[in-house]
Amino acid sequence: MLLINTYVYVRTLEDGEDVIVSKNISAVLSQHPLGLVFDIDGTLSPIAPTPDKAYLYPGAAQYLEQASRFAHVGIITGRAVTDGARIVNVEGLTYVGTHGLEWCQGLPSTHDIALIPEAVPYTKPGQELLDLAEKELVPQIPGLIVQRKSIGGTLHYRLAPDPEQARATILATLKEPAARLHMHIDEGKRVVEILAPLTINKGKALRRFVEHFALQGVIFAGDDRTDLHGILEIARLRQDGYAAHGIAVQHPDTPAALLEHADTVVQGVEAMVQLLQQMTIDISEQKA
Ligand SMILES: O=P(O)(O)OC[C@H]1O[C@H](O[C@H]2O[C@H](CO)[C@@H](O)[C@H](O)[C@H]2O)[C@H](O)[C@@H](O)[C@@H]1O
Repeated sequence: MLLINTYVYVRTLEDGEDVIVSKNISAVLSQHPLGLVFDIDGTLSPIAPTPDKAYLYPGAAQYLEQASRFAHVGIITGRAVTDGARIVNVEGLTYVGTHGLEWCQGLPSTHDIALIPEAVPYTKPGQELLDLAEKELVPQIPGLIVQRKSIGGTLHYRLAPDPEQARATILATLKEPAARLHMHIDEGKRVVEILAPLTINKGKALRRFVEHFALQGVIFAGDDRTDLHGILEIARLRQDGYAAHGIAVQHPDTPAALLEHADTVVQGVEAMVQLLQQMTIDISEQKA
């Protein structure tokens, strides 16, 4: 995919055909109040071999800070809110963690974290499943990383010698106990997610963010399966009269549905950060 012009991209469809995507982000950027909402991993941070090795792409923190002077900037991540905020580490943003379950109106070091009350009953069942994963799966799968969150957690099998076999073993081992404990199992990039069985997701979190700040315009960017909820919510917000624009960050493993429903597709984290820089320049010029 080539950047032809500011905000005009070539989208490569599944059949290999290139189409020009030129929906106008500028029209959204001119709205007030405006929101800019980003996923972290694969969007502002290159996918790393382990969760702890992930870092924000150079320049991204500076652009987020600059953008936050003119817009409400949100981070909506599948990571725990403290973990997501550790990576981004910009004061003045809204941090939403664990796929929408945890909220913090600033860095958790200086602001309280609010856990969605409906999620609380799933704290213990989530811990039980993760205990089981540590006991039964860690000894079987070399390289498996168990990442605990306030509710549920994530099993990372990227470093397993046979990732597909590891995935199958994890899913088979967790199926029955997850059903018994009423927990939901989902998947992401080389991860199995242990989630509360709630309808809260990145789309619901995005809608809540829009309503909380009474936004007129909003842009959401993401790259993974869970970000599809955010991209689809963008379309619903548009139907409801908001100016809204969804950006998919394309990698070889980005889900096809995300590319299909996004308004703009950018090639990788570097292109996303370039677009963030351009958006930051636009809003600072418009709103200064
Ligand atoms: O939906 P997301 O907000 O993207 O959260 C999904 C998971 O993202 C992170 O894992 C991913 O990034 C890691 C670091 O680059 C990579 O090692 C892993 O393979 C990816 O799946 C995060 O660590 C998880 O907690 C999130 O659940």
